[in-house]
Formats: sequence, C-alpha cells, structure tokens
Amino acid sequence: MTSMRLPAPAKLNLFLHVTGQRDDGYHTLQTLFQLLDLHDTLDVRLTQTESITLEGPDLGIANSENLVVRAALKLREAAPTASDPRGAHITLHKRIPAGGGLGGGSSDAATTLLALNHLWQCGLNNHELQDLGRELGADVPVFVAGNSAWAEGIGEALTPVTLPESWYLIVAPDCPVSTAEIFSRPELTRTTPPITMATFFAGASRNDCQPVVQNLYPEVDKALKWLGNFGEAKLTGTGACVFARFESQASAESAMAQLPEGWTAYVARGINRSPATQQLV
Ligand SMILES: C[C@](O)(CO)[C@H](O)COP(=O)(O)OP(=O)(O)OC[C@H]1O[C@@H](n2ccc(N)nc2=O)[C@H](O)[C@@H]1O
Ligand SMILES: Nc1ncnc2c1ncn2[C@@H]1O[C@H](COP(=O)(O)OP(=O)(O)OP(=O)(O)O)[C@@H](O)[C@H]1O
Repeated sequence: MTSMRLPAPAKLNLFLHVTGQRDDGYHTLQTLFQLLDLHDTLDVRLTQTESITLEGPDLGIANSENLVVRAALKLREAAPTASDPRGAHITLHKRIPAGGGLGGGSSDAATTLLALNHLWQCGLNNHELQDLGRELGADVPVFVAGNSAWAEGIGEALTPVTLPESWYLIVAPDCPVSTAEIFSRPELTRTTPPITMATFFAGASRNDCQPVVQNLYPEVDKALKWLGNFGEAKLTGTGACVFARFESQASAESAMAQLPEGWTAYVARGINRSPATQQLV
C-alpha cells in the first residue's frame, strides 16, 4: 500500500477538573473525552524521497510547526529500522476549528502517527504510538488509542468508556484560545478534589477552565448564555468552543437554525470508537 485516506476525529471534554500541578508545570486533571463524528481528513501518500511535505489551509504557522509534520518526523526518528527512504506527502483537509478545544491539531497528529506507522511498516504497537504522541501534546494519546475515555494524569492515563451516542450542538466563537495561557492564569482553580466515574454520571462536574475563559473572552460568555437556552452549556478543554447535548439530530439542528447571524456552529454525534483506528484493524 502506498497511500491512504484517514479521518481525524474531534473530541469534547464532557467535564474537566484540574486536580493539581506537577513540578514540571503541567496540570493533573480528570476529564471525560467524548469522540465526535466531526473530523478532519488526511490523505497520506508515500514518496521516494526523504522529505515530509504538507499541503493544506493556512493555519498561521509554518509547516514545520504543524503537528502533522512534527508527528511524521517524530515517528521517523523513533522507528529507524523501517525501510528507507521514508518520505510522505500529506494533504490535510481541515474542518475542526483550530484552537477551539476540540483537539483538532492533536487528532491530526495522532492520525499521522497511525497512518505512517502502517505505510512505513514501522511496527510500533498502539501503546508505543501513544507514548510518542504524548511528547507532541497531552491530548494526542486519546486519539491514538481511539476510544472515548475517562482520563487522568495530564490527560494520558486512559480508561475506555462507552457513552450514550448523543448529539451535540457546538458553537465556535471566533477567538482562538491558547491552552498554555489559560493554564498559566493565577485565578484558575487547581485544587478540585478527584471524583469517581459514578459521581460524574450522577451529574456532579464542571469545567474548571470555564470561569477563567468566560471572563477573558466575552464571545465565549455570550455563546454559553445563548446555548444555555437549550440545555446545560459547557466549555470544552480550554475553549473557545462551547457545547450542549441533545437527544436527537433533529433537536440539535432545530437549535442551530436559531443561531445568531455571523456565528459558527456544528452539529455532531458522539461516537465511542475512532473511525481512524477502526479503519486500521
Ligand atoms: C485542556 C485539554 O485540552 C484537555 O483535553 C488538554 O489537556 C490540552 O492538551 P494539549 O492541547 O495537547 O496541550 P499541550 O500542547 O500538551 O500543552 C499546551 C500547554 O498547556 C499547559 N498544560 C497542558 C495540559 C495539561 N494537562 N497541563 C498544562 O499545564 C502547558 O503549559 C502546556 O505547555
Ligand atoms: N494540524 C493542526 N491543526 C490545528 N492546529 C494546529 C495544527 N498543527 C499545529 N497547530 C497549532 O496548535 C494550536 C492548537 O490547535 P488545536 O486545534 O489542537 O487546539 P485545541 O482544539 O484547543 O486543542 P486542545 O483541545 O488539544 O487544546 C493551533 O493554534 C495551531 O497553531
């Protein structure tokens, strides 16, 4: 096989509690990752050169900083035994808004690792790929593992879960939020006591980043208030996207039909298994 097309799904953090901070500055957290059918798509083609090239929309960063290229280089460095030359041309079709808390960049990185491990015949197992992914970002391992999951540690200690496949309306305010900035704010609550999964399912949870982001970004505050008319509205990750759960596609779409002019929103279904890892079994 010399080429493949794979999806890179988005995620929601159904809740996010910051439970502490490690000596290296990273925060320990508890979260529930819900994978979504909203996805980017990657076309990955082998080339008989040493170069890794990327074609896609302008994200305001150099290609060398794109997580797709960084993931490809990291895999090539980690698996030196595979046959050479290991070049690739990757076309990224972006649909997930960048910097939105939907994990798009992390998922693109994970899909790149999965696709090139296969095409280059590196032979790394899923756990080894998750370890590589963690070095690219705290959110990469869940996409490599390919299951909706309960997460602890810095987001990498994963327990797969099966969640009801609900529908979500996601509003994407036009203000990318920097994860590093939110985690550096002094007013962030960092001492939420750990909860059990049963407590979460009983309804006791929140996103500790939400009050911080809501104060800094009036657009996020507005979106939360508007979505709150339809159900419980929450921030995903460190934002900027906010979401509410719906029982059916029709009810989510009917809420979206009332979206204020100029706003961007998506209707997406929660899924338990990643279509990327499923395609590779
Ligand atoms: C908030 C979440 O979106 C929840 O899913 C993730 O934990 C963020 O994961 P991510 O975007 O992959 O984040 P990274 O690229 O690893 O980290 C960006 C920056 O956020 C801060 N960061 C991130 C994750 C974490 N558990 N603690 C942190 O303090 C660190 O300053 C880090 O330098
Ligand atoms: N392939 C990519 N797609 C999107 N952003 C990328 C990509 N590669 C690098 N980035 C950079 O990473 C930043 C965060 O992107 P991403 O879309 O993963 O944010 P996010 O949805 O907030 O993620 P998370 O929930 O993991 O914090 C962007 O602002 C962008 O500069």
